[in-house]
Amino acid sequence: MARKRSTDPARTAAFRVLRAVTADGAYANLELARRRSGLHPSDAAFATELTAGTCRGMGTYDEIIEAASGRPVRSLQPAVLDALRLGTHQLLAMRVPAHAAIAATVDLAALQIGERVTGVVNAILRRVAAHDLDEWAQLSTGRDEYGQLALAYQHPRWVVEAFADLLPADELPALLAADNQPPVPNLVVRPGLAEQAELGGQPARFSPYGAYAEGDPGAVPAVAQGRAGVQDEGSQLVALALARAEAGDGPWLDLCAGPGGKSALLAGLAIEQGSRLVASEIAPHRAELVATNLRAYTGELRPVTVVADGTRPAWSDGAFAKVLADVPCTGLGALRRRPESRWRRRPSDLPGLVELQKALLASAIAGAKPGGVIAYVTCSPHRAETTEVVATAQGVDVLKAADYLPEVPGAAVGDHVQLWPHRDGTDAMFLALLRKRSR
Ligand SMILES: C[S@@+](CC[C@H](N)C(=O)[O-])C[C@H]1O[C@@H](n2cnc3c(N)ncnc32)[C@H](O)[C@@H]1O
Repeated sequence: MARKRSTDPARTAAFRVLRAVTADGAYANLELARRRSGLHPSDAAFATELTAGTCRGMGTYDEIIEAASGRPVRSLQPAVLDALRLGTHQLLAMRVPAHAAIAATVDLAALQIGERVTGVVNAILRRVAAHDLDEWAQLSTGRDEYGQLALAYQHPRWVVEAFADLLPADELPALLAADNQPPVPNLVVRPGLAEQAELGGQPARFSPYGAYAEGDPGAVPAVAQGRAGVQDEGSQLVALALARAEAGDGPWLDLCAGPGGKSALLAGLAIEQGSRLVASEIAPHRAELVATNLRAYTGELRPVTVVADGTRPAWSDGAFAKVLADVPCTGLGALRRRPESRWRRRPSDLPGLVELQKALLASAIAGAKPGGVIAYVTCSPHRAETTEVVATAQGVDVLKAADYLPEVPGAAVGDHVQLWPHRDGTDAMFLALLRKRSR
């Protein structure tokens, strides 16, 4: 008699999250947070590891599934492919015995998709289970060094190539490994409204405003009251560098403010220097998040939030002493944060982003007063989005950005700053500081 199929809450949750990610473009972290709330803690932990790991490894697992099945993954029903990805992650990257990984995935497929798909799921997973991840990497023929690194560290090859263009070869594996480690949550105070000691946890390595804190940030009173927030230390450092650059009197502008992490730090630093921050964002729903992040500031110099297209500004040229242009980018510097993001981006995204980045930088420069300082920031280290965009800037002198972050050793790349997860424990933030010429 056939064995009775059994449901498994953790794997079912992981399957539904993955379906939402691959079919509807959902963010895995948000979707998972929604679905894990009803689970027993041990199921929630398993579902988290399974979902995040599968999302991170998705593209690599697809190659292995193709090699194991001898057919292109696009020929598989999308729901079947998601089940196979979950099974492959259990087989190759989790301490789940092979027979359990296969049996549980076959049951999941039967109950979530239909009995008719169990044969193909069972057959393909058995072939995947015949080798471990290292063996699959070696079996893949015709791969050069970057191709092997891509497979071993579960990155798209084009991303490995982009990083290889920026780092010494012997550092590349450490960066790729760091991208696969979820970051320790970082908290940050709103300067003037809370003290670093209120955040609990370990003080941040470099930022005088931050702390590393495990656990629920909402349980920290200063965070719940809007006097502190959650922010990567790299983001804190680039905002701090702009605040430290001397630019005389005048308001400050955050040109691309949503959701308001850097605005929230800059607003307090501006008030300390007798200035007001204007936080501008094109997307109304993101501008609302900015306003929420800034809600605890009161008083005469409290920041203002506006909805505006930064490439067609509503303000006059030369209105601001300091301008932050934290532009939309590929996000290749923050891959450890969003497990699925590395597979969503394509090299073909670059030209459109780069055009927008150049336009926003030009607008940031126009908005600065003569002698004012512009910070151009990306959470991507990709050369096309960083140094190559800055090279197009007109009417500015380039400042030595690392001089404004003396606490971070080795951050300078030429005149600019590049932070790295494996070196600095931060996202791979890029910073250029520019001073607008008087004429
Ligand atoms: C990298 S994010 C900014 C992150 C933000 N500075 C923070 O620290 O929380 C880029 C932002 O630019 C916004 N954006 C995109 N195009 C824009 C434009 N033309 N003008 C202004 N903002 C724009 C996006 O909606 C997004 O919120």
